[in-house]
Amino acid sequence: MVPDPDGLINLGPEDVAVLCDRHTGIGADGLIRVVRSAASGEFADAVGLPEWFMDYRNADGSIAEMCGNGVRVFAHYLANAGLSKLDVGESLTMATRGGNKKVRRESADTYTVDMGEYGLPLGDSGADTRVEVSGIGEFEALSVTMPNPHTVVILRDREQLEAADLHAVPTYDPIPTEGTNLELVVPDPVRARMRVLERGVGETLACGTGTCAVAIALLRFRGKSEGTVPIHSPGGDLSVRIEAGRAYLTGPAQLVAEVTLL
Ligand SMILES: N[C@@H](CCC[C@H](N)C(=O)O)C(=O)O
Repeated sequence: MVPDPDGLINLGPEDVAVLCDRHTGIGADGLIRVVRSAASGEFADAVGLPEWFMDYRNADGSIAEMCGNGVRVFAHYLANAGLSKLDVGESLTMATRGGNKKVRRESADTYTVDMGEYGLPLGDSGADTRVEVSGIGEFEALSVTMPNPHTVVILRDREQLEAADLHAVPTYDPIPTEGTNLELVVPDPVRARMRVLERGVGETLACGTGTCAVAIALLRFRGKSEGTVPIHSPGGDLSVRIEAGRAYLTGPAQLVAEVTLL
């Protein structure tokens, strides 16, 4: 999180990559500039927009629609910094490149985000893509927009999940025009397990928009379009509710350190 309420910081792709580098920078999967919509430089006219804009960049400096897990942290940061009032039970809405997102504070450090409508960009007929993943082979997959692009592969078991080599670049047919985030998931009625390879980052410990995409794919795999799906990622547990074509993501947020750049 880079606080820049009044839009005074000019961060280019190289600056972002330097800050996110895990060896020579602070280290992060991505960077979120916390900026007022009107000062963000993103909108010709910010009238009617939420006060705050999530300016999200991937660790390689590329721009993405939003960060699903970042919405919770963004809200938590605004509340802790006294930039927005957000008591337990209250909600706030922020602008992102993927539309406005409303987040409700459920407890001191738990939030539910209305992630908005999901999309099935290649149609509603089921598996729409073939993906070759190093170490485990070729699979059918489902493309989901949340609104970031995701490709979800449902695997047989945990051995397969653990054997996937996500250092190697997977191949897709058809090739996703905007790039994609790849999720591998093993179904489990108690708590599904997933791994994620993020566009512009590499393998990460968790991805909020990706967790929602996984929930959508798992429900469809079970012949359902609505329900609540608990999901485990290496970074922790999240819960996704799919209802009336929208995804709701619930999970924790914690501020772990404050860094001053000299
Ligand atoms: N790498 C993603 C953007 C970041 C997603 C994030 N990790 C999340 O929690 O949703 C992309 O390029 O779409």
